[in-house]
Amino acid sequence: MIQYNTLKKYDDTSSFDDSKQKKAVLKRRSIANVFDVINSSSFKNSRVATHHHSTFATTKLASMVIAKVNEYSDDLHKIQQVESEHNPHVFKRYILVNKEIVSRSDARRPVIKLTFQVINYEQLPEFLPGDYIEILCHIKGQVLLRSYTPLQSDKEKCFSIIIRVYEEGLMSRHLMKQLVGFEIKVRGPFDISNQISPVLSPSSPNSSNLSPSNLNPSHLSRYLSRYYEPSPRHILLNSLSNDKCWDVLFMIAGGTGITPMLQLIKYHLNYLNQSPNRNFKLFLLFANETISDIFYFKYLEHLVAASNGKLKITYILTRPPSNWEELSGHINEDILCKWLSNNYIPDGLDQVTENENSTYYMKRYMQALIQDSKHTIKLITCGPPLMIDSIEESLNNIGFPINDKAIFIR
Ligand SMILES: Cc1cc2nc3c(=O)[nH]c(=O)nc-3n(C[C@H](O)[C@H](O)[C@H](O)COP(=O)(O)OP(=O)(O)OC[C@H]3O[C@@H](n4cnc5c(N)ncnc54)[C@H](O)[C@@H]3O)c2cc1C
Repeated sequence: MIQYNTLKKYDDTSSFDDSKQKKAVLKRRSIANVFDVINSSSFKNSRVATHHHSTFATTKLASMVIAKVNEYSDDLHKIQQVESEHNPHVFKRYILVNKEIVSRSDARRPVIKLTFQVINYEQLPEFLPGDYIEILCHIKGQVLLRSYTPLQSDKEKCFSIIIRVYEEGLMSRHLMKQLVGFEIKVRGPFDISNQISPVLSPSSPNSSNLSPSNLNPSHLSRYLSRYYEPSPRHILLNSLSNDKCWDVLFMIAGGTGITPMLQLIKYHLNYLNQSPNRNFKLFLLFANETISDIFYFKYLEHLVAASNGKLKITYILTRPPSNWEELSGHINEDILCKWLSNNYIPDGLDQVTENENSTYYMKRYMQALIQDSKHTIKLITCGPPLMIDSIEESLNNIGFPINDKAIFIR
């Protein structure tokens, strides 16, 4: 623009009344033109156009500089880039770098693990337990958005998700079909606390009707908090401890409800690498229908082996094979009592006395659990809404302090 105006002024020979001056100007202009012709022909195949000015034009342009805009725009660009890098509502581009089937070959619904690498952005957000992301894809002419639980990968700038593929599932089937190199758009991380109300769970059957217009005021504020919450609250972590680890963590997962538990297990075990003397106990009750539905078994066993006795996994199947030796049936009060009391004895509780009625013992157990001030204790459940409803009811019936010590993710 500046160049154009300068040349226009330079062209305006009518303002020169002295013909000598006019001739000199015209001569300089023709020299500049010759340079332009040489440049444009010499650099016509160059990717970046290169343009030299005559000495006159260079001097003239230099005298017209009133400010340096380059540095300012660079800074502004950097600020905008940093802002959008840290803004969870901005979609970022990721590329699929690995795809693995983590379910058994006879599973009714395959489970895949997809690993994505950040494309444009220098920094991968730090994913903590309780974080979820939203993936956007264009499928059959529709824009689809689905939530997934990111797991920090050991590979640099990568994260993984574990997805169960449903026969009718739009997003899960779409992602299953993709090959390495496929690009997705992701936003987040968001905090799971926004998903904890049953009414707002997108995975519940009525979730498609969710919009600000059909929510009552308390639900509306929760819906909006997702977009205006200043920072994630990370309710799955222990805010009372500096390292955010729980002393005793009970986890109950159904199917892919295991993904937040994997986040929690990895978080605690990573901490153990830094502080080997940190004492905690993690108990996972992993519920599935059949043995072929248990996925990621090898990895889970690897975590148990690496935990140095700090992680214990119990499997429960609703339709077990005949030689099954672990728990069977639906998770009920009896199963919960045994699982809790076999794994952890609260501080100050004596062992069960001879002839003691099990209901009475569980009363004493729950009282001791509530009064156990030496340890921070939490029970976190995640899975299909009906399973979680039933677990909540059972825990309530056996006197488990659900308000203080339990979180239900449906
Ligand atoms: C916070 C959050 C985190 C999540 N994290 C994960 C995760 O890490 N991994 C994961 O696999 N999913 C996760 N989900 C669920 C995920 O968002 C999708 O709902 C799921 O992948 C199905 O999407 P879809 O488009 O394939 O199926 P849709 O097209 O939405 O559903 C089509 C059909 O698929 C079947 N279907 C869908 N969901 C279920 C279900 N839950 N149980 C039984 N049948 C079903 C039904 O037949 C349904 O009619 C998470 C959900 C939330 C809210």
